[in-house]
Amino acid sequence: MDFNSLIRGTLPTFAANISHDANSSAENGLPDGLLDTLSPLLGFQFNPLMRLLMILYNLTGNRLGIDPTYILTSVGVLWAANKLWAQLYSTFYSLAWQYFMANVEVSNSDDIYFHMMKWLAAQPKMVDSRSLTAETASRGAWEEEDESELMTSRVSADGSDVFLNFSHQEAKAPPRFTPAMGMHSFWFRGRYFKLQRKQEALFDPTAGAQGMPQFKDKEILVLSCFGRSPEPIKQLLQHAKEQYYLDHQAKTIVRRPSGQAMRRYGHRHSWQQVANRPVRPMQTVVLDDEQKIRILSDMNEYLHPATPRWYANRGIPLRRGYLFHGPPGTGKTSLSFALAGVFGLDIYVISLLDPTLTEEDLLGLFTSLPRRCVVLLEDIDTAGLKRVEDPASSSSSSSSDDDKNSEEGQDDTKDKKSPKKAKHHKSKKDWKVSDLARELKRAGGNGDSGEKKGISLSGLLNAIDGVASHEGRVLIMTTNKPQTLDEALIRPGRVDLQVAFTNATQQQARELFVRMYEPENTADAPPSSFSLSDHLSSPLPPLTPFSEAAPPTPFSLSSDRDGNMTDVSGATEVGDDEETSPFKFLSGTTTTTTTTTSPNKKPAPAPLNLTHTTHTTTKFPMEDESRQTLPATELLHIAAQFAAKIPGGQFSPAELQGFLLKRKKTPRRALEEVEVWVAGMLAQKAGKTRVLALAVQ
Ligand SMILES: Nc1ncnc2c1ncn2[C@@H]1O[C@H](COP(=O)(O)OP(=O)(O)OP(=O)(O)O)[C@@H](O)[C@H]1O
Repeated sequence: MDFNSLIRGTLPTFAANISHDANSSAENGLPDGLLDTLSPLLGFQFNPLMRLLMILYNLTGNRLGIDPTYILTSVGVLWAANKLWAQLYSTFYSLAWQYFMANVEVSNSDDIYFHMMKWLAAQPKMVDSRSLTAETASRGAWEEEDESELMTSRVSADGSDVFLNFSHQEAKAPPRFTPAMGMHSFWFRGRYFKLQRKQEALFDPTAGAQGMPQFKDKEILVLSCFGRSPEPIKQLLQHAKEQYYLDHQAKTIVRRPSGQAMRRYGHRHSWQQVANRPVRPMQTVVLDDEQKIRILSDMNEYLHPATPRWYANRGIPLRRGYLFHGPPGTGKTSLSFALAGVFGLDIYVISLLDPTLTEEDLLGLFTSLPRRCVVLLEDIDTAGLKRVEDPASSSSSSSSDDDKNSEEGQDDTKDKKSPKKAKHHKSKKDWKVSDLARELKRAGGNGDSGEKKGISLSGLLNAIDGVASHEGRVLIMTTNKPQTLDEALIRPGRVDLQVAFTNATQQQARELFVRMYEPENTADAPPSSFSLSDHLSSPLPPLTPFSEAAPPTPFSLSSDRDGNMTDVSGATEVGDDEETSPFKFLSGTTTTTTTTTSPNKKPAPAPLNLTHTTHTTTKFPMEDESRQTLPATELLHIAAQFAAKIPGGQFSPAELQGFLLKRKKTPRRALEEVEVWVAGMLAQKAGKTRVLALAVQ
């Protein structure tokens, strides 16, 4: 086909140019008939793009005087060079990667992945990268935030009251940017690192609903650096981890069992972090100092690095259990959290009431605990722990040494005494189908599925100290009704120390009052080690007479190696002497000998010498206009007056705290209103009503 004639027919305006171009093609370096030759090959007649290219081709040749062939050739050469370079680069890179680079892979199923991503998100170079993934950064309730950043407006209801408005807080919270999928590079401590973020699909035969097989996405970070040693990468990961926990130092991480599907994977998948709360200072838990000292010392000794060997040499399982019992709202949970905070341990909370929790799960949860941690089993009396009674074997179980079996034996004995219960234990030949159905229902199954629900006592005991159970943890069980607990559950070895909590005494009421209105403690991270006096409540002067300008009464407690406490008060001066106590407290994994002040220069054998120091010169900051600020002496005075109006042992610390919280800026008002509140509360308790009159709140 003649290209020129085609152009002339279709584009008359350009025809002249084309013919001119054709004539002058030799001048411009275009070989005659080149276009004619190329046009059928390139599908020129039908492709508008090719037409456009041809027009540009001619224009370049004619107007600019540049030979288009050169341009085409140059583009081709550049393209080929680029391809060659990419090929060479990938060959050299894969060779270098294989022989001259060290690599470490991190999977998103591991905590290190999150440490690394958080660190990467904070790197300015990474944030400026062109390839990023945006994520919604969630903030915990306890994370510090700039109030003005989140509050969009203050809405005034009637011109007097001002309410905060957080309606746009989610919109104002900036997203977090992390490196997108693909290759990235960054520098750390003068070293060049490559980072590859990739995703892989894994086939999991049991992951889906009802155990249906399905594909799961798994993310992997591959960190590489030049050199044959992975040491720099290890340092980088360690650094990222440290940075991550820097933020958590003064926090207690709370974990609960993961969902049923995740629990199946076991180990670190069994638990999920549900909260990251500020450490609860031990001083904020109002409890008898002697009880505090006993439990702190016991736990400290148990957590000591030398203890496992001591236990192993004597063949004793390395476990420690505490039972906190007392009325609701008396501080059992608070003390558990404070203890976890003191020793820098994470807290693992298990609810035995969780309907999805099977005995197998419980066993798995206990076996996947970390080396040192606090396990909290709350309100075990409400968990409905029951023995699995087997009518067929009940008569033969009484002679076993095993706790559970022997307890079952005891049950039988009890049943014999109780005619009501004994009715269930008919001899086998008297059994009817209806009896069988009733027994199946009693055992927890529906009779149709035969699946047993809930945790039985033996299931819990197995998890706590069965052969597969993890050693090294501290187990804390809390209950309101210790008398209802099975003996097997609280026998020594399972419960080593019991701590009784009671309703507030007058002294404790005063302590709560002072804590509520004392100036805020803005101290940051707790020290890595501490002396016991750091955790005891500041001593208050004697309760009566409260009108006296109470002078500070320093006192100290000493304990001997057996834990016997001796009051060594009567010291003349506080802090006149310092001596190094051989008693060490641990926080996290750091151990330091601590220095405690001792007014009595006791000889070395006593491992623990403690002195309470008083705060007599407390300064109250003017934070808020509506806040009543009181000098320290007046605060103590009002606190004593307040306590005198509280009948001892009637109200839980939680109830007192609730009353004070509603007047948290106005101690004088609290004092004025406490009598009405006490009268109302007592009436309410006597009438056993749960509803409170407004005046009483
Ligand atoms: N002894 C205490 N010292 C300081 N605060 C306390 C004390 N007891 C209770 N509180 C306060 O009361 C609230 C409830 O306390 P906590 O949950 O520790 O009680 P509990 O004994 O575990 O109650 P429950 O038996 O109902 O679980 C908390 O806010 C806590 O600060």
